[in-house]
Amino acid sequence: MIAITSNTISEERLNEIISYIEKSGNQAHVSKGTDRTVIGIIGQASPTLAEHLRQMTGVENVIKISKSYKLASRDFHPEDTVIDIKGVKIGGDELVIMGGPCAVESAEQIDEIARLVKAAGGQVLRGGAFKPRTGPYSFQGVGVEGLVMMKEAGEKHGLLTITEVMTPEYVDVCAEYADILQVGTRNMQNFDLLRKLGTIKTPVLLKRGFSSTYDELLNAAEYILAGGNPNVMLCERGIRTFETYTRNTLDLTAIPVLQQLSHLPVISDPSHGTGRRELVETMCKASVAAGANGLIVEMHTDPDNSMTGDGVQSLFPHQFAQLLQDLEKLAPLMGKKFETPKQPVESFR
Ligand SMILES: O=C[C@H](O)[C@H](O)COP(=O)(O)O
Ligand SMILES: C=C(OP(=O)(O)O)C(=O)O
Repeated sequence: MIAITSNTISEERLNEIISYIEKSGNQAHVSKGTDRTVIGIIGQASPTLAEHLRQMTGVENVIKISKSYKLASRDFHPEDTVIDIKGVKIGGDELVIMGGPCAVESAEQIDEIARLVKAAGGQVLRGGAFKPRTGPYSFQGVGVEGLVMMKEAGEKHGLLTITEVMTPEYVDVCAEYADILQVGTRNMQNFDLLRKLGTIKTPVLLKRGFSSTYDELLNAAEYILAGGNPNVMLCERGIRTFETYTRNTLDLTAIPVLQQLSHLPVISDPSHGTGRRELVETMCKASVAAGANGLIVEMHTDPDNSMTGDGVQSLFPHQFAQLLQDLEKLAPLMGKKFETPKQPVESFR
């Protein structure tokens, strides 16, 4: 259920309404928009509570939200959520590019890739220190050391950093080193992890489970939001279908659908979505054309020797640079701002 008040309501009155809701045994989540303030009421809201609220001075309307997720829904927050991380705004009119290797392999590797991401025009450095691998004998990531290497590289080159966190126990340490925490496809419904991420304020990129519906993804986001962390972005990274030519099937429709159902920023991951380098560029452009707020793209200086199997879906640096220069032309058509330093693509070879 949501209660809508006008924005001219006094803070005192708003607090009275909130405490009334809390006294009824429910939680109140406040979202202030330009014209109105919406109070999300989470709990077993009774019809009597709705009736009482409707009568309270300052309350303009009370609406029951029939969806199982509330705080993630557009009904609760009609305006787009914009997450501002050190001046990089995700979810607004900026196109945000996150680039980097699948895994942090060494300090030299991540430093060089960070330099290239920045030179190409990217704003965020991606790289896994903890890798969720299908097989237990595959390379599992360098661990905490990787977080340190990534933070140093990000700071040196003026990039934000994003890294995957796989267990609740590692949330605090990952949040200490990275600007954005990534929940991988395999962990989208790791509810203990989601609950823990709700207790911090570090932005979270929540990847869609490879067999999950939009509804399940939005409910997973709801766990983080309900815990008190409003900084959630959704990521379409491909789903499992009958098609085996591509590693996954990048569901482009997810982008506009999620943006209709939710106010949260939507990021696309064509690297995992296709699993094939030669398709990444096209699907990045298609994602931007579909309205994505940003992209997360794998790029490696030596993909043939990448320590995970993701070399085949990683762009070479010059391909990454070319892609970003092309996106610079495409972004304005989609009402997005994006600029690169326009360095000659040849200098990335
Ligand atoms: O390590 C993560 C990689 O991106 C990849 O998705 C892992 O999958 P795999 O272990 O099946 O190679
Ligand atoms: C493992 C990753 O992605 P996903 O969870 O989408 O497979 C990743 O981005 O490193």
